[in-house]
Amino acid sequence: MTKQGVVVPAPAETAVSVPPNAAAPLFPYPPPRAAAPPGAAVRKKYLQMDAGARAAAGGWVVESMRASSPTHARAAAALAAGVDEERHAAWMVRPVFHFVEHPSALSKFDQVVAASKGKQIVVFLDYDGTLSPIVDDPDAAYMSDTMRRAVRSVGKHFPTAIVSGRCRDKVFEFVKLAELYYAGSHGMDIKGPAKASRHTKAAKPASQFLPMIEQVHDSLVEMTKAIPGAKVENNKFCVSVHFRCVDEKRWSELAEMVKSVLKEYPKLKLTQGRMVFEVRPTIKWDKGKALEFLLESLGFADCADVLPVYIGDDRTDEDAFKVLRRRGQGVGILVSKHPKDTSASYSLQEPAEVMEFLLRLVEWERLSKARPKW
Ligand SMILES: O=P(O)(O)OC[C@H]1O[C@H](O[C@H]2O[C@H](CO)[C@@H](O)[C@H](O)[C@H]2O)[C@H](O)[C@@H](O)[C@@H]1O
Repeated sequence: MTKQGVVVPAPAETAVSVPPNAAAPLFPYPPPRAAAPPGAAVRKKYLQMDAGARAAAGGWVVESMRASSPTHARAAAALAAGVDEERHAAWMVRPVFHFVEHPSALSKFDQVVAASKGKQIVVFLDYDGTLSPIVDDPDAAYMSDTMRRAVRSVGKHFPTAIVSGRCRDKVFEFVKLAELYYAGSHGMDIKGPAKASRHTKAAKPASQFLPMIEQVHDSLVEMTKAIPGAKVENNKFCVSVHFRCVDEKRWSELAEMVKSVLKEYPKLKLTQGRMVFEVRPTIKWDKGKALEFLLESLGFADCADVLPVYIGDDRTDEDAFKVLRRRGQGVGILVSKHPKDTSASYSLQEPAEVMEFLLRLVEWERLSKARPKW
């Protein structure tokens, strides 16, 4: 694909690989200990703790669990208002500042595309909450056919990547567009458009974590059976523990379960998404690194003639927004109906607005190609 003098490698058979010099510092950890503790031992240890100790140890996490849901964040703010009116007042005006500081990418569409003058737009799309609405059942987070058509059109006009916390295969099953780039497991598994399905070198260094991720997954599946509504999802290089459908009274218990398992795995860390804990390798790799890696793979390393447009709704997308800020290049768009601390520059309220934005982008590109160059 050639555009404005920039050559983008032909999409067919483009398996993206971590360059040799990048592999060493990015995945510096030795393989998992052969004698990793079996899940049963971890479970036993946890069950030996009394209920009070479990709850107390998990308590600190509950506040951040609340904050991962706008509805709960509102409730927390209302609670805070009872003891501190100033804080409540500050919270009430926060939306105004938020939407001034992060205006709608639709109402400022002209400003967004003006930034792309003379540059190649590359589109990065998160999946859950961006292309599909948030639903209770993670296995039922389908994207609509109209959204799929919109993303397909975007992919025809611009190099386009889906960047997700889900495993690559699963997100591909939802999106079903072979012509796009996919970065699964928060970017630890990247693959370009390809006919043949094969693992990439990007997945290979991280593959040393697969056995311990499996163990953690199995332990958590077993332990969380005791908590109604909890759901554990295997995302290949990460494990998601969902608490969207768990009674809030049992959140700290769930948090403590996860932490107790992780104590035995120092090479894994815990992060949080929307009503979900994410267990991930402690490697320096995230959606921001995936964005940079893909830009490099597309031939845009240290290139001023590129405008990455990244759209996402989650805390994990902030890593990508930060990279755009640091590079002083690109457009970060947060999908949210509620004010959030973000490094994005613009906002869209929900997937329906994302679709509208994508269709406008395609239409703008179509018209700009048709427009005579004076
Ligand atoms: O990076 P993403 O594509 O946004 O993936 C992040 C997580 O998304 C999914 O969970 C979220 O969406 C679910 C379905 O709407 C929802 O039930 C859950 O509460 C959200 O956190 C996915 O299931 C996770 O594995 C991803 O890590």
